[in-house]
Amino acid sequence: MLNVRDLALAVTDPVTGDETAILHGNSFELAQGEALGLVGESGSGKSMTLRCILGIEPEGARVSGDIALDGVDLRGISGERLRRLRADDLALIAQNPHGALNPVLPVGRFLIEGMSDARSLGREAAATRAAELLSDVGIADTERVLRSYPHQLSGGMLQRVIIAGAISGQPKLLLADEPTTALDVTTQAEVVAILDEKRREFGLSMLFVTHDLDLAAAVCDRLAVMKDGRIVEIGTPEHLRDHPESDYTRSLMDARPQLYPAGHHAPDPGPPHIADAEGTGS
Ligand SMILES: Nc1ncnc2c1ncn2[C@@H]1O[C@H](COP(=O)(O)OP(=O)(O)OP(=O)(O)O)[C@@H](O)[C@H]1O
Repeated sequence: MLNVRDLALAVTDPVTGDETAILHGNSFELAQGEALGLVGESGSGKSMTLRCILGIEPEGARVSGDIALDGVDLRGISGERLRRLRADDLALIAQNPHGALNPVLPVGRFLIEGMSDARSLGREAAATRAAELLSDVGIADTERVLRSYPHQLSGGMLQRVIIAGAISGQPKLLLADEPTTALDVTTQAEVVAILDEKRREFGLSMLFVTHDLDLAAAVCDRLAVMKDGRIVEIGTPEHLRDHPESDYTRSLMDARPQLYPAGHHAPDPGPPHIADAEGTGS
């Protein structure tokens, strides 16, 4: 469903005019319902790859290669068509959920505005749907959360709200960019488990960016290992663990003896409904 071919990106320094290559012609594919992890250390080009797919690369960047979603050339469309495709088919779950939510609107409004049929549903039915969405991602006190403003909720709670909104739109592709890095460790496990469970339930494809190999191995079917703007190797977590082809992958694996064993998926989500501590930040 997602087909990336020879993706390269270079940026030009506005002062010196020097061009720096950031991505060096990477290719990968993502099948329907598959989760692919982009793993690598800081600066390896994971986020830039996501930005190219979303069409939000930095100003002045020179991009080449092909990106196709279900046969639609994402680099060949623009304007309203690109805006619609981004709204309907792609959903981004970013590191900082505060950045994705309007600070002056209650989170209920965020969920309702994201419903394509909100207008025809009517106020009450849309509010009921929003409450169901929150309940589905393990939020117990849905009425309070729907009325809350982003600053009144913890980072973990907000990330659940974002996940609820993302899943409800039934996008073709979820793009998760270090979605739990900003959260504390216990909350990380809960949020990842919810994301993993919902993605599988709805059969959504996901590109999961992280520097955490263990985490990627737990939630992804395959991993693409990135270093210095290149994908050095792609394979299942088990294959990369048992038969790494590149020295870099081997060194990553050696540094991570706790890699989840085959068949083990996301960490235990714990109880299905977790009451959130009031306004604790993440
Ligand atoms: N706006 C920008 N303009 C120019 N270069 C950038 C810009 N943003 C990032 N870079 C550079 O692009 C390279 C890849 O960055 P990218 O953010 O994709 O890495 P990453 O693997 O996602 O790392 P991290 O986990 O730290 O976010 C880095 O060398 C970075 O310095």
